[in-house]
Amino acid sequence: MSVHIGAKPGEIAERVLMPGDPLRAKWIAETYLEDATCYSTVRGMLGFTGRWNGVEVSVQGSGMGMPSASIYAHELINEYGVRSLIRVGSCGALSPDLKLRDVLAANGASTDSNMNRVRFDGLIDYAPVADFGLLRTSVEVAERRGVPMRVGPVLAADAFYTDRPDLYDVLADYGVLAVEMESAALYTIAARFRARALTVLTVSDHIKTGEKTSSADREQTFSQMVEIALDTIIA
Ligand SMILES: O=P(O)(O)O[C@H]1O[C@H](CO)[C@@H](O)[C@H]1O
Ligand SMILES: O=c1cc[nH]c(=O)[nH]1
Repeated sequence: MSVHIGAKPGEIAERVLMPGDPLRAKWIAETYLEDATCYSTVRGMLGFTGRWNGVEVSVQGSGMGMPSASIYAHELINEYGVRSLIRVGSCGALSPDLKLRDVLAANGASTDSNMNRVRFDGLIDYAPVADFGLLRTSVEVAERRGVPMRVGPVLAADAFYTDRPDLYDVLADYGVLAVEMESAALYTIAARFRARALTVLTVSDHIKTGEKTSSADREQTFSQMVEIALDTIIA
């Protein structure tokens, strides 16, 4: 057991999908994985291991925001030997040409978080990026599945409710597609410990138009994103 994950050694696969929502993890395990078993209920942050097309895959909830996701990424990699992590999350669209339920892969993540400023002593604006191999595979998988997945940068924000929507407009001008809350930390920690990481997202709401999906939709209906992530992680 690690401090935040209740699995015994060997109970977590080398390949892990990481939704923020632990109940999305449960839905993924029950819907997609063969012989799925729950290995952790610590803090209600559920984790499961099963098989996808015969290959062992785990699904681990990571919570909301970079401090929480960092804990799970760190322990998965360093205490359980995880080598590949794909975040499967929801996001708010910044780009006007994205619509609800569109799927995108984050090739890089800008952030307003202070975590990397502390890490690099405020001297370097580190650029957290996706693993190129996973990103390339996800694009091939999406094409094979006929899903028009966008690839581009996201903002990993500390706050869900922002006081500075004007900054979202500036970021959209610079080609940032969407806002979520974990990818910069995930990409940074994976790079630090030589693991592979990618984020695949589904647009759950549109920041400009105010359209949104329900929390039940966010928990149990973002199937295209999950299927792309599962095919990618076993490739
Ligand atoms: O749907 P998940 O994976 O939790 O991702 C997004 O949803 C949460 C906010 O509602 C944040 O964690 C954000 O990154
Ligand atoms: O972090 C997130 C996730 C979904 N929608 C948002 O606006 N922000």
